Amino acid sequence: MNTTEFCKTFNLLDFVRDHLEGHQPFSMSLEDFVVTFHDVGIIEFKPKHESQQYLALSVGVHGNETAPMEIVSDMVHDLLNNKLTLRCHLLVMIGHPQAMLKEQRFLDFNLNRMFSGEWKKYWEQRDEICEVERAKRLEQAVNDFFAQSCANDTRTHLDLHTAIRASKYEKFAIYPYLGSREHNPALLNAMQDCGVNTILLYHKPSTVFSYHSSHNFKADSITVELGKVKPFGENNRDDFAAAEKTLRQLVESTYNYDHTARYKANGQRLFKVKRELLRVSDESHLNVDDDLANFSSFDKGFELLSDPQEPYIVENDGEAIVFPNNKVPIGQRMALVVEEV
Ligand SMILES: O=C(O)CCC(=O)N[C@@H](CCC(=O)O)C(=O)O
Ligand SMILES: [Zn+2]
Repeated sequence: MNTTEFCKTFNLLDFVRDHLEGHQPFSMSLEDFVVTFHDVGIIEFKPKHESQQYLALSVGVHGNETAPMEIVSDMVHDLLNNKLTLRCHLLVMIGHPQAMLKEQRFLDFNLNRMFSGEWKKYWEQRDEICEVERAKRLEQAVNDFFAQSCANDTRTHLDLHTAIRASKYEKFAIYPYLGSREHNPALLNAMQDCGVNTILLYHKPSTVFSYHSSHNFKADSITVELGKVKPFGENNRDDFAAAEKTLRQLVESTYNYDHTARYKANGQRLFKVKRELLRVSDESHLNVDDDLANFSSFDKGFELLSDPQEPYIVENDGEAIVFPNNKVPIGQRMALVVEEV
């Protein structure tokens, strides 16, 4: 098949499904850029003109979070067919091809708990836990990508997800812990333009993908929850229109991603994590309904987490919960208790 035919018929998700075991890297030179297919679901676009912007987009780190994969797949198709102009360095990652095939969150272990080198702890078990080698591969891809940038270049990593349950605030983002660094107003504004009006500030280092790029490359990284999980083909793309438009503008560098920007706080809600509730024993149990929406709040005194040793009783009226999940192994996060700032 020649390049034109390849581009015309290219569908990223089908390509990934057809190459689950990986493939040899290959590149194609098109009019405005060189595109390199590094490995299954890891594609880099290098513009032929100079650009100081490096944008990494990861989707499908959880294999059932289909909407961001559909959006990015269409963007890749449009780039290959001159319907979207590339004006930045772009890395696109489909996080977990095997889980994507099965439309499952993960197969053996939550991939989004394996970054910042956490995968090394499981290296001996890599034959049993398929996420170990994938976390290493994704980290390597991000490392190689941002390593090409210079000190003054813009490094952005958007890790796009959809949440298991509904949310009081439909779209929200989790800004990884920055230590002494400042939150970037340009990133917060970009979130707002994506239709994300609620930001949750994480309170400590973690092993999620966005923290890896933020911490190691001082990238403007953020985990974005764009809506609720739905099977492939059942997402209403109108619900994602603002996000899709902004992502395309970022790729085309027509978006005003200005680091000196002022935070246009219009109506944006800011939360901070008060506490992470971990499963500490087999008996740890969150006393919430399966369909309780993210950001639902509780009254002081409510026993939110039952556990013989470490229960959690709500300390202040209005404390809210995000990502409650009773089905996690010991040591992993069962929920975040958050407070509005
Ligand atoms: O809906 C849920 O319970 C989980 C949705 C999801 O996958 N969220 C991410 C957030 C990552 C972060 O804290 O930055 C995750 O749990 O990995
Ligand atoms: Zn997710």
